[in-house]
Amino acid sequence: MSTTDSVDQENKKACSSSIDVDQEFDPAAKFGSRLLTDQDAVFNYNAWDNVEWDEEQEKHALSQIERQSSSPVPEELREQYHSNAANYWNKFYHINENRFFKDRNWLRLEFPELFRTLDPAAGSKKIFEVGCGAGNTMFPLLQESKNPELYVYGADFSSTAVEVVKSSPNYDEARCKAFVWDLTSSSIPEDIEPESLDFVVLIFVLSAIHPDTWKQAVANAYKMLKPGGVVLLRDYGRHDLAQLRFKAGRLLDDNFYIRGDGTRVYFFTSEELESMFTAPVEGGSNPMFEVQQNAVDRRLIVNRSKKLKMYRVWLQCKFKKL
Ligand SMILES: C[S@@+](CC[C@H](N)C(=O)[O-])C[C@H]1O[C@@H](n2cnc3c(N)ncnc32)[C@H](O)[C@@H]1O
Repeated sequence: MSTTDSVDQENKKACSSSIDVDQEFDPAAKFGSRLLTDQDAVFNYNAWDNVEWDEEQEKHALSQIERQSSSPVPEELREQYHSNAANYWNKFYHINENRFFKDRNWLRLEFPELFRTLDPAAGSKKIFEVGCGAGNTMFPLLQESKNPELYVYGADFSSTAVEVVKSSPNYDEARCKAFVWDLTSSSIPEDIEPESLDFVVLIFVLSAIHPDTWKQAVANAYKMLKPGGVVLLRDYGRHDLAQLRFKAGRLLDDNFYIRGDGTRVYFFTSEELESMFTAPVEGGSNPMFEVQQNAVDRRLIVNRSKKLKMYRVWLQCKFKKL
């Protein structure tokens, strides 16, 4: 299948299901490689990088947000989405099993530091994929690793997701371990020593937790990483297509929504992420992390046959523990 065909297929999915658009789009090209300079050429390719939003798109975004805020999730229904969050994800994985496991080309392009740990000469490296779902980061790393001293942990608060990971033919406890753990809990997992990890990977995970628990999640990552260890994060950006197309009765709180399947999703700004990770160490005044990268990936995905334009906004950050 050519790249063009595969992107067209992604576009079709993007139009038909919110889960697909959220989790399946896997751009083949590295961000920043194709810039739209001639508006008349917009339908000549399937995807454009670093797209400036025009006034019309800005207005559209604001009007969608206003529309959503006039019909939020009724107050009395909100709490059960929070208290049953893991169950909704369990249902998601029951229905989808490992259908969402995909080779993610962008992982290698955007996070080359992860792939450098696979070198046989890299020495002892420990990576923890939190909110690992079907193991979309764990397995590509394990499959390619030539490093006998690489160990990959994966955790998810959905026990079904963990079962999906453990039932993979590529799951081997000599090289990896998956377990149930809630990123927002008050203690780090018993399998992980404090200050033992080289990388914590958070891909579309922070967006799934309640904003009240962000602080605890970051503190947990901080506690588990070695000094110099890095959080690698990719997540939804403010006013992404997936946010703007939420219908009435989906808004839980500002920029925080409930999908049709009961799973929650927040849409961040770069500033929010940066202030979470550069907050002071508990009881001290030094920041927990330094920013290595804090990028906005704005892409225009085009459905050429339907002449549809889809504005995606993802954030990508690398925070290094000081
Ligand atoms: C959008 S999915 C992303 C899955 C995976 N990281 C990927 O990129 O395919 C969000 C994942 O986070 C998990 N999750 C949500 N809240 C969590 C929490 N508090 N602790 C651990 N995992 C959580 C969900 O069960 C789900 O697997």
